[in-house]
Amino acid sequence: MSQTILHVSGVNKRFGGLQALSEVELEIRQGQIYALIGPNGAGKTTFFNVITGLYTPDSGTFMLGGQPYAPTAVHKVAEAGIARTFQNIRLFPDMTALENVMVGRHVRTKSGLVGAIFKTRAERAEEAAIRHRAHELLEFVGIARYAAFQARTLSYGDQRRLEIARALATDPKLLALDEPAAGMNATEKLQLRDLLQRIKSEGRTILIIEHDVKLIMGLSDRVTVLDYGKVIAAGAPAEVQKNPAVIAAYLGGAHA
Ligand SMILES: Nc1ncnc2c1ncn2[C@@H]1O[C@H](COP(=O)(O)OP(=O)(O)OP(=O)(O)O)[C@@H](O)[C@H]1O
Repeated sequence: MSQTILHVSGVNKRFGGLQALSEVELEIRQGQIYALIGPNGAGKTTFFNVITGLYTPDSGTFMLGGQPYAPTAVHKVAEAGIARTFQNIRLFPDMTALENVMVGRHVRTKSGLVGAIFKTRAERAEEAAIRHRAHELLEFVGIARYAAFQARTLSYGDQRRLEIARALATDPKLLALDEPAAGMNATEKLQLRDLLQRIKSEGRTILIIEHDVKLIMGLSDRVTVLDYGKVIAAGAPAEVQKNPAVIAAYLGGAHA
């Protein structure tokens, strides 16, 4: 059986009187596309924010690639090997597409951003390698022709792809995508689906929050369903889809 990439358990998070996450457990194996779904307000984004160091959990055990990690700060989680995208796109809008990806890559380099300003010869070589890799990633996500364009001038779907390229630039153990298909039209969704399959075929591991259940069911290997902060089902998409608790949660719907 393949290696476990992410294993978290006993995750609790309370906001005042609201138990947003209650004893959440999840185990993702190498090479899986793992979906986290659930009605509005179920706690999906809170869970993402906890595992990526944006919110401090009240409790929980966190393992990445077999090693414990402390989700206490976003940069530490990035260094540990989780890269994420956001529901609301967070690019550097005035930087070019290429520069946005290069910034992602700097997480993995020795010289870092300060080194990028005061360059030695070795650092210049490293910079050239970063630029080359960033180009490859733009190519991979299908937007290389916009490399020199400011990020804000790209279409919505292309900005989402740019975010994914930037996340991949950190060479993550786990790529965590928060609603990557939000606001996409049908064609863009098909392209996204193809892109995620290509990322998977490179042996990468993906955790995805998505509202489009149809997209998720056709794409993911495993699904966990949250409702009111609790895991109500976990398993293969076909099983989860038939689970009465899941059907009730969606029909009862939407606490939105
Ligand atoms: N920073 C916060 N402070 C207080 N309450 C919060 C905070 N963040 C989330 N919540 C609450 O926690 C609950 C879970 O919200 P969360 O955004 O995680 O759900 P979600 O499943 O991602 O929903 P959606 O599908 O609508 O994005 C909601 O009731 C929300 O109002």
